[in-house]
Amino acid sequence: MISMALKCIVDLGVPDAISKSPEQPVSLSNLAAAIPLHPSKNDALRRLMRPLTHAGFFTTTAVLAGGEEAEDHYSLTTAGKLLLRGDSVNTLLRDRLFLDATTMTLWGMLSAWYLYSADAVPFEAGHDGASFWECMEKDPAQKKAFYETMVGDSKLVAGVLVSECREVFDGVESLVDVGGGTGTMAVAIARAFPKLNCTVFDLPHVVAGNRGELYYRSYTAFCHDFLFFGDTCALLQWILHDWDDEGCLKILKCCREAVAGDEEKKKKKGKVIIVVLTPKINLT
Ligand SMILES: C[S@@+](CC[C@H](N)C(=O)[O-])C[C@H]1O[C@@H](n2cnc3c(N)ncnc32)[C@H](O)[C@@H]1O
Repeated sequence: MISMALKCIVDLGVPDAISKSPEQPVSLSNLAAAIPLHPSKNDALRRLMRPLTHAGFFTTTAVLAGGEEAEDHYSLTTAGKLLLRGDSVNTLLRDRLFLDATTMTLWGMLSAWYLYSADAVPFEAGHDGASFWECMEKDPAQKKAFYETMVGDSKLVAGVLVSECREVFDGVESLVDVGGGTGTMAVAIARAFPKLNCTVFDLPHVVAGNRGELYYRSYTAFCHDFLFFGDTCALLQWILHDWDDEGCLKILKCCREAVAGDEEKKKKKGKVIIVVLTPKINLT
């Protein structure tokens, strides 16, 4: 419900309307007037804002105006600002990508997948056995949406990585961003550390056409010839969650060999940097 409510307020342009309003916090009536809303839906908007306020995207203040009934006034929280259109670190595209009709259909098939399907993931069950990456290649609109979403994510993470975690790159001379998409992260690293040689490694159809500040390389399988790049550091950002344990082991072994495969490289202290979201685990 929260996800669908989020999609709806993003579709309606609510976060942008709050952000642009000269009135802060903005009243429900002014917010309703600032977005394309059917005149009968003001109270429905208030009900839509309630769970999202509870989820931490907005704060609400009830303001009494001239003896009238209190009216809710809204402002954006830090999480809410991530929903702004055009913000370099917005999650807008991702929310739409993961909540579009095609993706939502897959959720309806989840129990059938558990009961009857031999496919590794529900996505493949819903796409005649084709992998997510194969489908991206064949569907230019989805591909554009997905890789633009990755750009938004990467901008957010890259900003933190190069400012808060600079020491991670100590001693690193060359880096390959494994599954680096269209190169946002690698460009940010190359700009922050001009002496560091950066390469992006991704699928041919992703790498094609990207010939900006960096080298781009592609192979259809993760391990092919990857060992011979000669880089001292492999970066894996938002990669491992896409593969099962066996696939992850293959990729990680490949990275380890790539950065420490011969005596010369060992002296240079090869590194594998993994950026991944992990659940907080309380060990007892
Ligand atoms: C979840 S995205 C992460 C992209 C990027 N690291 C980021 O954080 O924005 C996974 C990436 O792996 C790439 N990928 C998938 N299969 C691959 C393969 N066999 N070889 C190289 N890259 C692959 C995809 O094209 C995609 O760019």
